[in-house]
Amino acid sequence: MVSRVIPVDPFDLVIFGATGDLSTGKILPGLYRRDADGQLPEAARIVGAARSPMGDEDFRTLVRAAIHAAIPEKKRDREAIERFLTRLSYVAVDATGEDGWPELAAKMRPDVVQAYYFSVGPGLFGALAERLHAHGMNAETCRIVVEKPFGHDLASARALNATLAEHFDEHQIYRIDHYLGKETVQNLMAVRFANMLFEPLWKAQYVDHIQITVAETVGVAGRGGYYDKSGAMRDMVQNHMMQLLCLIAMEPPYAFEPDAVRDEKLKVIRALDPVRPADLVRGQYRAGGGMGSYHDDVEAPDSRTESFVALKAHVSNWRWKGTPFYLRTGKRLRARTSEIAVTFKDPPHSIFGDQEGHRANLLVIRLQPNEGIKLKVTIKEPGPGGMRLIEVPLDMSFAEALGPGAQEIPDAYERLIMDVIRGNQTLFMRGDEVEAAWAWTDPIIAAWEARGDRPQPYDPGGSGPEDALMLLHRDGRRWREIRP
Ligand SMILES: NC(=O)C1=CN([C@@H]2O[C@H](COP(=O)(O)OP(=O)(O)OC[C@H]3O[C@@H](n4cnc5c(N)ncnc54)[C@H](OP(=O)(O)O)[C@@H]3O)[C@@H](O)[C@H]2O)C=CC1
Ligand SMILES: O=C1O[C@H](COP(=O)(O)O)[C@@H](O)[C@H](O)[C@H]1O
Repeated sequence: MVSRVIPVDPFDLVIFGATGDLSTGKILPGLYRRDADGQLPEAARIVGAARSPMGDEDFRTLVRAAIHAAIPEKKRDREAIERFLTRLSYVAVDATGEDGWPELAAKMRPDVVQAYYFSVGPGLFGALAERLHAHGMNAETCRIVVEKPFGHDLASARALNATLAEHFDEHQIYRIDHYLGKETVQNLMAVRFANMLFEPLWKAQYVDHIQITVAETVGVAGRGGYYDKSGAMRDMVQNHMMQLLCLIAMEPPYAFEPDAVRDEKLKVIRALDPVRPADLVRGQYRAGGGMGSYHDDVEAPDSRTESFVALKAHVSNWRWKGTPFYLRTGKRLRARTSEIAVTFKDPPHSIFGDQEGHRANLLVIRLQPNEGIKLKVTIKEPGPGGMRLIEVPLDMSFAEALGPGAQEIPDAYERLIMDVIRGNQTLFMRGDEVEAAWAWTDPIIAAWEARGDRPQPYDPGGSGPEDALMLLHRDGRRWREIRP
């Protein structure tokens, strides 16, 4: 099965922070892949912008090297790379000064989509919006793409929303959460709302509990400066994990349209109960396996920032009252794996007696790696041994299901940038959503700060601190194993 690539409209895309890590590691290689796939029209242009002085050719050399670093040789096409590079130019611009702005403004073509990607530190988001406005680059049809973190707490997120709103309308603001661009995350909506099978059972009456796990093997070395001021709660839970929870818990939107989807997500966030201190575990990785500890990585021996969080959340509405949502995320864990597991309740009565092989149905939506969906069902063990029950998986790996002719799953950034050009905000966060997420997160953080809590140390290569296991044990449940 080969899926179609629909070219987007002609565009001018300016990447502020074009020489930085995100731009060279994800954005530009992603745009190259879209181009190589035939999704960029002839008249698509990309302008790199940062303070460092360099000419167009220097920038192309930098981007060629970035594509080589990001994409394995057998997947690179020399001709396609050179064609892609002809789309690029560079302007030296200072977000906080006047240098370069008139030159940049002069480059923008009024008759194509104009998009500005803020791939710079969050302290510059407001300044960029202001400069774009001042130089007439905020026409109705312009779009700005704002990276994370969107604020550090509710107050700063509100202030940033207010600054952006002075210069751009909400329909022009694309707040990125790259988890929403992941193929399987979008599939979550397809599974829920394009099938009749699951939705009738998707409620507290039939669902025992839901686990959302985003486990990473990497530590924070190299990003310690940012991470130590943030921690897992701000870095992962407030955005990616809450977005996953929203997609799992929300009511069916009336259409797959930006405000229809975002209204439903917002309702979920607003229905979240405050988290009790007893329902929250914070951890910090120790040294081990030849690697340094969290303290070594951030070069702050007394840091109390968490590299792991596990918590129990409750969505207080008709659909979910009584069903716990267990969330956990952490660095330096056993494997890089992200999944959502929905455990259904036992049938009300077993006509087969109390058999060992009989387990509750389980739906596992695997976000990465090995994207796919697995449904565990109970059947009769084949053979003459009488009515003995066993649990078997109905397993659908996307790679296998779509077959060898299928396209590779695009990186989240590729999908999201194409949506910006198409003018589709469905997979971007609205300002009120981000604020509601901070409004839920802030008191949790404030409570542990007030208590002066230290995170619990955990060994690298495991599944986090002991208390995270207890969070489920005391409810008579178990986390799923973190497996590659
Ligand atoms: N790296 C990643 O994987 C991820 C990054 N992000 C977010 O993306 C954004 C960028 O991160 P990252 O690429 O890692 O950061 P880097 O520090 O690697 O890059 C910053 C970029 O901004 C430019 N820059 C800095 N100051 C100015 C200025 N005053 N005016 C114009 N350009 C400036 C720099 O170039 P120069 O010095 O030449 O001006 C450079 O191109 C951040 O908000 C980050 O939180 C989000 C998720 C993942
Ligand atoms: O936003 C972030 O996400 C990454 C994890 O993203 P993934 O696509 O690799 O799952 C995380 O490592 C980083 O700390 C965080 O800022």
